[in-house]
Amino acid sequence: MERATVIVAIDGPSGTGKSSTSKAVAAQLGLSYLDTGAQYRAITWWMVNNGIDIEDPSAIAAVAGKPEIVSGTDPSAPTITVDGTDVAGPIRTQEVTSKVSAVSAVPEVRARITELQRSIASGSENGIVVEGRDIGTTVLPDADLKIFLTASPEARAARRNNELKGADVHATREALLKRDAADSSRKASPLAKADDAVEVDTSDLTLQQVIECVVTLIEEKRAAK
Ligand SMILES: Nc1ncnc2c1ncn2[C@@H]1O[C@H](COP(=O)(O)OP(=O)(O)OP(=O)(O)O)[C@@H](O)[C@H]1O
Ligand SMILES: Nc1ccn([C@H]2C[C@H](O)[C@@H](COP(=O)(O)O)O2)c(=O)n1
Repeated sequence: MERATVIVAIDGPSGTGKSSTSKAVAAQLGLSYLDTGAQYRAITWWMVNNGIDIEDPSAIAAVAGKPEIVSGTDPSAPTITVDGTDVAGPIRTQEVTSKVSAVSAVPEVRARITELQRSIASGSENGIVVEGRDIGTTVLPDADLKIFLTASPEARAARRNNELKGADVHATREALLKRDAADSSRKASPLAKADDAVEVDTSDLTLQQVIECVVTLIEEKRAAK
């Protein structure tokens, strides 16, 4: 029997495990994968590289349509380019991380990236796992399954510090909370849980347990289709 196409939206604050979970789940189920945070990081990288004043929303809005952002959706090797340049590394710098909330709050940036995300999701053959902040509420309100991952600030900071060896856990926690506050309080499509999303608190779960939980939820949806 042919499997039903499934569109899955996974949202949540920073460090809750969206990327790790989405990639693994998509790979396991043969679905495509889209990291929408990488797209906002890519446009932020372009703004910084082109000397655009990040403090000036109208300057950002005026050039929001210029960069060509291309996302590869293979969960085992996701890619991201801007105007043909591979930016997978540069978009993870501290400079981009500290500026991405300001750039992604600009409505013209969101309109551009949202259109791109919808076109990628509608072109996916077997289905797709799309992760971000506003996927269930705005980008794909008709997704088959919406999941909202959460975790305590302490758990999230500890996870990030495992990656950034030697970082100060208190500073990491404050930086996460600052970015969440900016992403949740912006006017245009803020970070929020959709009313019909399933909330999963990952604080005390291993990554493998979260993956299993999401796979089960998707299989249930597929079986009911
Ligand atoms: N349940 C978990 N238990 C322990 N570590 C985890 C768990 N989930 C994810 N991690 C680890 O936490 C770190 C952050 O995870 P990940 O990048 O997937 O989060 P995220 O929600 O996508 O973050 P961001 O929004 O900032 O990109 C990674 O090092 C990942 O391996
Ligand atoms: N759907 C999305 C995804 C991401 N953003 C913004 C806000 C985040 O702070 C930033 C980087 O995301 P990350 O790579 O940490 O997942 O991008 C957004 O506004 N909407």
